[in-house]
Amino acid sequence: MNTQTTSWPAPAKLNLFLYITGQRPNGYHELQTLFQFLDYGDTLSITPRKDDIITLTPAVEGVALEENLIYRAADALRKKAGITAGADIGIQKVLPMGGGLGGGSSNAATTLVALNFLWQTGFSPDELAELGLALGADVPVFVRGFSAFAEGIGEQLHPAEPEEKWYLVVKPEVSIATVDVFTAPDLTRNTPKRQLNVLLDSKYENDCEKIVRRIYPEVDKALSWLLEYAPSRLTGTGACVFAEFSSQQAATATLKKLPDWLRGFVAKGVNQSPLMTALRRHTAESQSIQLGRN
Ligand SMILES: C[C@@](CO)(OP(=O)(O)O)[C@H](O)COP(=O)(O)OP(=O)(O)OC[C@H]1O[C@@H](n2ccc(N)nc2=O)[C@H](O)[C@@H]1O
Ligand SMILES: Nc1ncnc2c1ncn2[C@@H]1O[C@H](COP(=O)(O)OP(=O)(O)O)[C@@H](O)[C@H]1O
Repeated sequence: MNTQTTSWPAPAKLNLFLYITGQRPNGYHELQTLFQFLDYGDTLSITPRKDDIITLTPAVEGVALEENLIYRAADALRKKAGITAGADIGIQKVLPMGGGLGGGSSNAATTLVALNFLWQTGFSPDELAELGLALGADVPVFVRGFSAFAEGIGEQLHPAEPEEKWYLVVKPEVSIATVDVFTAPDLTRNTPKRQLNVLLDSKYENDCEKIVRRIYPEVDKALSWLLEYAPSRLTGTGACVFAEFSSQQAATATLKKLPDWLRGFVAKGVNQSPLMTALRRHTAESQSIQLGRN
């Protein structure tokens, strides 16, 4: 096992649209959503260990090590492979928690993809996505690494190529737990299911937005501000909202106008996850090292 330290991106996602079309007997909601990645996110640096210790530095505030999706992903992977392996994992966290940007799910997916490579456990993307789904509904899309139209509870993925726009993402000063939105009694749960081509040609909306705006005035205020400048909506179950622009310049100009009470960043929507680019680079590097040895 190579015990060098390597760096792996864990990008954010946006739900460009999100419709709730029903609810399963187990309480989970049936969705139709369009995922796109951002060229912006957390970074993991991973040093494999030959013993069975997994460390995470710095600790993610408010989340115990064993509860952290990074630890849980690593542990699930080594258990599935039936191996003794560990890792020292460093995290540079920029994505807000409870932001609807999928930070925790993306951290889990990056851990699965990176350790599958570093520990040489040899699982296919299908197997990693299945393992990931047990950690969270959004983990599979991050594991597969391409923009996708998702159905089911978010695990039935169909590749999609939405336009790669520039986004101004704003984080209201509130953290929203996904479960709180999905348990709201008056959440819209009966949007009729539509074909992807119909959805792509319709106005993009998010069925969670109405109740999130009502329950969290911070989100309502942020969205009202953004809507003065560009088409804007909620991502996932919030709390982040995003405005779309056709150029970086236009997005940055609006970022500069943000009032004191709002924080945000500009990022590009990308249809291929930066994680896949990193995996290809690490694979090519390790092959060239092996060739050099032979
Ligand atoms: C709805 C989305 C859209 O991206 O919201 P965000 O979390 O990104 O805001 C996600 O699919 C969320 O995925 P994720 O955050 O991984 O959710 P999970 O941990 O699997 O589920 C948290 C809780 O939300 C509810 N839940 C989640 C997904 C779903 N399709 N229906 C649900 O009812 C369940 O009560 C579950 O216990
Ligand atoms: N590595 C992690 N990063 C972020 N959140 C994590 C992590 N591990 C576990 N969590 C838990 O998952 C929850 C959802 O986090 P996150 O995925 O960032 O938000 P969202 O699903 O709204 O995008 C957090 O509130 C936290 O309790």
